[in-house]
Formats: sequence, structure tokens, C-alpha cells
Amino acid sequence: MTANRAGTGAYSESVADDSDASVSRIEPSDTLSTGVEDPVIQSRNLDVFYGDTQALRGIDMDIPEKQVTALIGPSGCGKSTFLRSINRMNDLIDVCRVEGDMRFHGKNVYDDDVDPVALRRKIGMVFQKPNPFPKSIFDNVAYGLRVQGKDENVEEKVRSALERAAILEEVEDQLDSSGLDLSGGQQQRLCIARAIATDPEVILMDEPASALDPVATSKIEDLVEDLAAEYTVVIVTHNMQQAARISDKTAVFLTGGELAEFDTTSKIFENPESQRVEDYITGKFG
Ligand SMILES: Nc1ncnc2c1ncn2[C@@H]1O[C@H](COP(=O)(O)OP(=O)(O)OP(=O)(O)O)[C@@H](O)[C@H]1O
Repeated sequence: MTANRAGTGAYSESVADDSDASVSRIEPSDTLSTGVEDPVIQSRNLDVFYGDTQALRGIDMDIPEKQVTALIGPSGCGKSTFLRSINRMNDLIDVCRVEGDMRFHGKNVYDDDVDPVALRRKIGMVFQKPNPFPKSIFDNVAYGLRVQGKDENVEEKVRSALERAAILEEVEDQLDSSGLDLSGGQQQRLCIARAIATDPEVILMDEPASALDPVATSKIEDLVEDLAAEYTVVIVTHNMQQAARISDKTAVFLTGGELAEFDTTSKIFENPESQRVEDYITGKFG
């Protein structure tokens, strides 16, 4: 099945509608023995190709609800590819092809009846480089609400999102100023506010702090930990200390696009099963 076909229909309507109880739930028997009891996202035998090059090989992973899952590994091992497969951002890359399952609440997001736009409302994304719209701070956050027709009590929703993204206090008096006038760290928290304003269930973050200074990075790290009280967070990071500080589960990908190990973060960093993971964690390669 290809990842780049245009999505049609609802994602599926059943999954996009919070109130619908008909969404197929994950059967306990279909969970992996990784201690994840209530997975929101499950990949099964997931292969991803760019043209003839295979970027991910047979990835099986269960991502737990309302925890932080970190994806780590050397450059080019497929971390971002995996992240983008979760909400079908890879569809935007013509040469990309996905095989296997990526399930959200038990439903394969690559099924024909899944609408990627609706999927991305449930599974939002924050990128490496802060990318606010050239609009006011207020409009950056209100934009998604208006597009989705959620325009009742917009002011309250915008303030609430800014507060949950730990930036309200800093921008309260300048909501009409351009989002582009903020510092890099503030812009990234604004982008996080924009991502959470429309109430996704899952937030994907692709190295959200790698372009920031240490103080701004520390604020983002605190925020990521706080967000996990309400959202399922999956974060790609190059920074192993960051993964160790903020995540509950860690997936270690290794060169060639394999998932070498997936476990609680303490187990991965203190007592990994495989020698290759230990070598990577201790800086012997990568
Ligand atoms: N748009 C693309 N077209 C072709 N190949 C790609 C594309 N994006 C990624 N790849 C290839 O897929 C493999 C995995 O890339 P990916 O960006 O997922 O790795 P990564 O672990 O996130 O790397 P990094 O840590 O350097 O960001 C690499 O070999 C990369 O060159």
C-alpha cells in the first residue's frame, strides 16, 4: 500500500469523532510484551521505503497513552521517518511508500477510508524549526480552531492553549503582535500552543529543542513532561540526556532502519538488553 495516495473520506469518521464508541479498540492479545498496557499507537511489521531505499524495517512498537516516548538513534536510522508515518506526513513525499500497519486505536491509518487531514487533527505535529505563521500570536493559535469551525469562545481557547504551552504569561500583553517577533524558544512554545489548541490526542515532536539555547531547551523539556498529563507525546531527539530526562519509554533505532530495543527509559539507559544499544548509549558509536 502506498503512503502518498490522497486521503479520502473520513478518518475514519468513527475515529475523528470523539464521542463515537465504535472505534475498534486494540485487543489485549495483540499487544507486545513491552509492558505497554494501553497502547494508543501500534506499528506492526512497518516497512518504509523512499524509492528503492528501505528506511525502516519491520518495526513493531506499542506507544503508551499519556506518556512521553522518545525515539533515539544515530543520524539516518529512520527516527523522523517513523514519526512522520504515525500521522501520514510521509504522504507528502512522493517517493515514500509504507507497508505494514500503523494503528491508531486499533485502526490502520493507511486504510483506504482514513482521511489524513482528519488524522492529523487527532495527531498533531511540532517541527524542529519553529514555524509560526506570519500572523499575530493570537491568530497563530486561533487559526486551526477557525479552520475546524471550532470558533465558539475562541479567546478562551487561545488563552488556554497558550497557558498549557507555558507561554501565556510572557505574551499576555502582546497577543496582537506578530508571532515572528518572539524569540526562538517562545516561537516553539507558540507552535506547541497552536498544535494543542484543537485538542489532539497525540503530539509528535521532531527534535523540538535542537535549534534552541539551553534555557529555552529546558523550558521545552519541562513543557513536554507536563504535556504528558493530557496528551500522548512522541519525540525524536538526538540528545540522549534529553531522552533520559523527559521520557517514560525509549525506542532505539539503529543504522539500517531497525528498531534495536524499546523499553522503559530507565531500562534502556541503565541495563539495555543488547550490546549494540549499550554501545550506542555509552557513545561507542553514532
Ligand atoms: N524525503 C526523502 N527522500 C529520500 N530519502 C529520504 C527522505 N527522507 C529521509 N530519507 C532517507 O531515509 C533514511 C532515514 O531518514 P530519517 O530522516 O528518517 O532518519 P533520522 O534518524 O531521523 O535522521 P536524522 O537524525 O539525521 O534526522 C535516511 O537514509 C535518509 O537519507
